[in-house]
Amino acid sequence: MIKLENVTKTYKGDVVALRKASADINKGEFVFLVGASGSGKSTFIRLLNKEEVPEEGHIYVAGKDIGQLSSWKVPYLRRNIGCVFQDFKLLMNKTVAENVAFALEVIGRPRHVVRTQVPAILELVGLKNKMGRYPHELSGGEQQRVSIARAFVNRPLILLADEPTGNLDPTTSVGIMRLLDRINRTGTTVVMATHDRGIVDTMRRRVIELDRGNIVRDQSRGVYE
Ligand SMILES: Nc1ncnc2c1ncn2[C@@H]1O[C@H](COP(=O)(O)OP(=O)(O)OP(=O)(O)O)[C@@H](O)[C@H]1O
Repeated sequence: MIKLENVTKTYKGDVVALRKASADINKGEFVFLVGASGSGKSTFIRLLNKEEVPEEGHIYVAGKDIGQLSSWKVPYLRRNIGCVFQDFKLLMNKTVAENVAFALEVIGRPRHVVRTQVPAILELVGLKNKMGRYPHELSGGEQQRVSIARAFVNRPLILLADEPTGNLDPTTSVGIMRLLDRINRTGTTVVMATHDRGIVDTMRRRVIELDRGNIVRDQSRGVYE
């Protein structure tokens, strides 16, 4: 589903964020990216949806070399990839339902699809009773559920999550991880960057560890360190 071949990404100022990284992630896998701050986890994630472009190497997503994609095709790549962030990135002037609906509207889904899919996904994330609320009326955990609903409403092949529990307390984080686990069990490939040792050690999924841009460990049913 995702393949990196000798991928190197250098930022301005000669910061090597990723160095000759190779990894092969199969459909339906759940992969944790771990490593110290600045080790390259977010860069790894941003390369997968072509927010960043590597200087060297190849990245394949769903069988396609994304380096070969012309810019007008990038939105089509991104339809296959849902993204969840630490800071939720919800639209504050839209309700819960409108935030989720917007993700379908921008890709041109017909109104009847939006009308059925939005309540269905909000039911899945346990927020059907808060469809009309605005983000500021929700807890952090609830806001993250909305952002997961938005990322998943289009049933992408891949879900990328960059520290999705970074702003949440441990109990709320467990709920979010249950949800991501459930989404993964539908066959969605999940790649999640995290600093949360407890989550990684509890879930025992594949762990890719980065250290100053190098993949230093790739372990199935791994632990944080
Ligand atoms: N847009 C950018 N321009 C310049 N340097 C950058 C940029 N983004 C990241 N870097 C640098 O690249 C390196 C890797 O950063 P990255 O954000 O991928 O690490 P990370 O493991 O996700 O860190 P954190 O856990 O703190 O989020 C760091 O040295 C960082 O300072």
